[in-house]
Amino acid sequence: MASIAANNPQVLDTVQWIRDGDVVDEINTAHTNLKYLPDTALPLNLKATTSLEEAVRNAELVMVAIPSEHFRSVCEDAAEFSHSGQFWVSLTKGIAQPGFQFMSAILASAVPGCVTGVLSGPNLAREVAAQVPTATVIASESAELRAVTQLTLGCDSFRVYENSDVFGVELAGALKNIYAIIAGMAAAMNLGENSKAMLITRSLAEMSRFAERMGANPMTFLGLAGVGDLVVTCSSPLSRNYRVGYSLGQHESVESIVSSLGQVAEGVNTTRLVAERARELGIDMPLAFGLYAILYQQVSVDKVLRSLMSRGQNSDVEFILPRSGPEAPSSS
Ligand SMILES: NC(=O)C1=CN([C@@H]2O[C@H](COP(=O)(O)OP(=O)(O)OC[C@H]3O[C@@H](n4cnc5c(N)ncnc54)[C@H](O)[C@@H]3O)[C@@H](O)[C@H]2O)C=CC1
Ligand SMILES: O=C(CO)COP(=O)(O)O
Repeated sequence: MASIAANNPQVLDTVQWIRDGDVVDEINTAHTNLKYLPDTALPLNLKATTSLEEAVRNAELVMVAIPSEHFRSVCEDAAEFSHSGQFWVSLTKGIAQPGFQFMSAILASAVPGCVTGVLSGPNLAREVAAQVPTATVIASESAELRAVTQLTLGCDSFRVYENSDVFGVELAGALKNIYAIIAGMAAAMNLGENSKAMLITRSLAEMSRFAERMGANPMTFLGLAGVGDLVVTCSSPLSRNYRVGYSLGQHESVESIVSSLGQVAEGVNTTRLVAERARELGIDMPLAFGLYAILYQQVSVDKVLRSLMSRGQNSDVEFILPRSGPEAPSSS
């Protein structure tokens, strides 16, 4: 996203904060970030810094892409350099603990006086930086924040659509990681094209069911942040969550997969938080419960698949034909 903004002649300065001084030097001198974007030359005017003050103090728009686990602490450190009315947008697709915290809520409490938004959509970082034609969604209650984000990022290779359902957009970005892991697993098991289509579509049904019960607008899930991001992360090995699923499908342990990935796959933690919350609220989420059993209860992938396929059959689109009660297994 920083490279997209830096390429925009209407943006005065783009400053990217990074903890690691070596990466900062690499971006400022060689104009590359070989670990993350090995195939991309970064814009010459993209400036990196280890100083939060330099990145935040004079910014009109601050975009935060920190893994959910560390999101609050970085925002709290940065808050002393913010000013009232400054636009802060989360790019993070996860849920933080303790409790069940969303990034927009963390921004609002960690950075007092800021105006918040969420950017989410089918945006694999390598393709965004390579300027592959891409679209995203900016969600905010502030029309001004939405317009500033569209002006900052909109260009020949990148389109920014808007939505006012902040909660729906950020929930979609977090939830799809669960289903990307499942899709990766299905790919490793060579389940076939029909299974892929069933999986993606039933994932969407499950995500929207959860979202509606949590107070988001299920129609948001028909847009880029919902269907769009679900399709891309359920189909591409460029997604870390998909790769985690693929390795699980090859019977690797979660611990070794996560340690060898070297990057964040938010879906592992999100599965636990969402499955626990869904059970508390009595929301039926068979796919998420199945993945939870594989990740956290040592249940085999084959057993979960058998139980999913033997459940009672129910409504296709539950917003048209209401579901007929709980989907109990039709056979043991
Ligand atoms: N990579 C992608 O294609 C996309 C990622 N996202 C989201 O962006 C968020 C971040 O993901 P990535 O950057 O891809 O993850 P990553 O795992 O590739 O990188 C995270 C970066 O954050 C840094 N970091 C970790 N803890 C930190 C801390 N306490 N303080 C400062 N920096 C810290 C790491 O050093 C690393 O550079 C995730 O929530 C992800 O879902 C969203 C869309 C696309
Ligand atoms: O969210 C993403 C693309 O939209 C990136 O997904 P991963 O975090 O699984 O790599």
